[in-house]
Amino acid sequence: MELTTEQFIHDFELTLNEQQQTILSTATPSELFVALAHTIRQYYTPLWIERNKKLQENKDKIAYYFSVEFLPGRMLETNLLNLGILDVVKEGFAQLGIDFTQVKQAEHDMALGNGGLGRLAAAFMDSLATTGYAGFGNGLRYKYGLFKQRIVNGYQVELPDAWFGSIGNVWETRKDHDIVDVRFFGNVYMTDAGNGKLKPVYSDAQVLRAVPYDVPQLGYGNGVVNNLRLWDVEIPEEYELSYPTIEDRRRVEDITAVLYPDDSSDEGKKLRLMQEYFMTSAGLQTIVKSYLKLGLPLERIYEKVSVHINDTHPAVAPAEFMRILIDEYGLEWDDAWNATQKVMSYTNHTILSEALEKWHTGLFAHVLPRVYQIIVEIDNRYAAQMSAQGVDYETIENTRIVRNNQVHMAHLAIIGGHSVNGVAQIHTELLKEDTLRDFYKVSPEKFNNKTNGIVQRRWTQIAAPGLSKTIDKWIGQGWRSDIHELRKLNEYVDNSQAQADFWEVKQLAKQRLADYIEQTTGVHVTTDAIFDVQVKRLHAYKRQLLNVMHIIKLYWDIKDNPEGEFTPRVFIFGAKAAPGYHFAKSIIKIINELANLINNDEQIGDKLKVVFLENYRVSLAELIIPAANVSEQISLASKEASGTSNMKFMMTGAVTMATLDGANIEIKDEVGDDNIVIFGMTKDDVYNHYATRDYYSRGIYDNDPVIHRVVNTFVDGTIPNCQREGSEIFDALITYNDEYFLLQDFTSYVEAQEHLTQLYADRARWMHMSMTNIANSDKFTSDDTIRQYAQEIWNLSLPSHGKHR
Ligand SMILES: CCc1ccc([C@H](C)CC(=O)N[C@@H]2O[C@H](CO)[C@@H](O)[C@H](O)[C@H]2O)cc1
Repeated sequence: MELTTEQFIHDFELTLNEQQQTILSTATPSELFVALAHTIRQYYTPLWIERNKKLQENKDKIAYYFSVEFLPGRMLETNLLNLGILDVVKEGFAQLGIDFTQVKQAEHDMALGNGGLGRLAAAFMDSLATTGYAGFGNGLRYKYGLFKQRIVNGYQVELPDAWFGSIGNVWETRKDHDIVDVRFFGNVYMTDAGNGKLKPVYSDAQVLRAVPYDVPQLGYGNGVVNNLRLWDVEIPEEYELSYPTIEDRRRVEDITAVLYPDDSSDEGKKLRLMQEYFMTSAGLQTIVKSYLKLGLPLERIYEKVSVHINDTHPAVAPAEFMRILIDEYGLEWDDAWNATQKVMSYTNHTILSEALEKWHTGLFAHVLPRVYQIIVEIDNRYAAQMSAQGVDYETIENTRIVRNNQVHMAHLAIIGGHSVNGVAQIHTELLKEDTLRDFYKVSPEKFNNKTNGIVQRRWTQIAAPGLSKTIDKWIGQGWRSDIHELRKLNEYVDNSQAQADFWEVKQLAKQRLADYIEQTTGVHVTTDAIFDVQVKRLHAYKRQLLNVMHIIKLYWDIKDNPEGEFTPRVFIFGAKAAPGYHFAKSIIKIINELANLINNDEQIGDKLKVVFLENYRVSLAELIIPAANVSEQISLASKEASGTSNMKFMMTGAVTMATLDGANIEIKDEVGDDNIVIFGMTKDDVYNHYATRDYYSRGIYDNDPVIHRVVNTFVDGTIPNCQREGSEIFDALITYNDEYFLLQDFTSYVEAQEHLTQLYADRARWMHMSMTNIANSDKFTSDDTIRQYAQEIWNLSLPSHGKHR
């Protein structure tokens, strides 16, 4: 949008005065933030209204992305950048003597997600608007997002994330006109509906009010505004007699109170099922309502609506959609089922069996009696259809939805939809070969791959403005709107001046991080050191412990030979552990106690530093990632579905230390073997060990003195104040046979790290690698990923109105 600095200053001061009754000289950073947010709301609201009007008029098809998690982090700078006024606002603030950075930091992260899945959903919202597609999000308006992590005496402590705080969500708008009711519990029996049909009658159901709050999703430089709808719960006045006490009311408000902080194991909690059904039912009801305004037959709703199921969490969708079409609108089963399968599609984000939700039939039928009836009907008809097609009994049994008193949500999502995708090539192959092989056998046509992506605008222009200007200097600004122009940088990867520029801008980013580290942890780190970073959720399969074992090896190397040649390294960790994940929390304790040991050891000095940065989140990732030299992507091959931080590190010039897992493989394909450091077992090596059950970690421990010493360091008192955690880790590695093959991959990892140290010592070689990673990272833009979803899964065409990228 066209906006002059003068006009902006006028609008901003007016908003500050009128809406906040505050004047510049006394306003706090958060008052300035709210005023700025309200000022730009005035700029995009007309675009938003225009957008919805046009989509309705032109009957454009809309895709709805259902996710229990959305992790946008801060939205201010993205909204300013996408409106094309970031520089104007920065200039305006400079003229007003306002510190823009202070104001941006007044915004609380919108942390309504755990990790990769939630962040990907937020990225897709940005890319849908930027590519111009009509793609809307549907989720939950949690009062408390992912817990705030504090490290107390080395231990993770979880604190509520009161993100609404004093200013609430400045970006949201309550939409009363789309309120709907959602029913839980009670009993359902079928009665004669008169027209030879049966209809369900509910008795003593609990009826709750679903209230939508819409958050705008602005496209980059195209005036497109899509919608992220977050549902909140209220008690309908007409039912308040059923909730006489505050306790009763609070129990209801619990439904949207807090995000479940687990990112890999299904707790199976009733409230979680209610959360999943609440957002799914409310979303589908309003989708059908707005579709019917188009005056088209419900049987053909799939021509105008796609609903995407983000992992198993909203997988009740196909059954709920059937309930709405049949019970609420009287469609025939077959017409409803035909529409359902054409509307629904599903993405799997993990092969970990404990993460694939399976609800006990008793609990499910208790909470959702009618939906359960429909699931049983879907399941029976599926089994009948499969056996009619001659599918063998065992395959049918393995793919049924209801088995062993459990409702397998992934099975419902696959049977109830037309598409199943993995999030990286190796992951999709594993779904076909192993995790979902019986489904691949009966409906191979449903399976496809959609390799994840990232919003390059956030991780370059916003998180790394210095790097972005350096790229401008060498290849112009075209890459800012067409990321594929980044490839032009390949021409300069051996240009000494270019290398000097990119080295310098990385050093500046490292200094910015070093200042934050000193300020928050008191640890002083030198930017002469290699910044080696591992930031992601704490999980055994991501093998933060392998990183720790390497650090212990380096510790002994220095202690054995304090005068020896050593390239200084700073190991930086950021990771939250699910509160109930005890082993993960023990690893956090070990990392912090190892850090204390090393960081206070005179003899080691600056050679080695270990830092655990608390409360890792999106806004902290924006500070850490551009400052990294090494990106640790060391999961056991086959376990990390894709990873997305790997792509962010690549795009900001880090060199990846990687196993052949997830999207690491596709990063290698883009940069070539010489510009990445690969180690460890392949997926096939891992599966061979599973098949032969021949892995014996104690054997390696007994026969390899280096590994023996490193493993013993966990229990021999070298690392103080963590005896219990140390023996837990020793047991996991030796007694319980090292589930994630750390000892098997250790030597290969150490050799790879030594190789990396040599590469770093050769500045020209290193900068060739660093710049090659930046230049070829365009492959991983989520704009392209979302185009593939739109064209190959949702069959979306670009709306006839509005500009498109
Ligand atoms: C039921 C508890 C629960 C909650 C979240 C999840 C998510 C699927 C976990 C997750 O975030 N998976 C990550 O998804 C990313 C986006 O596709 C991938 O890049 C990561 O590899 C994958 O671990 C599983 C189980």
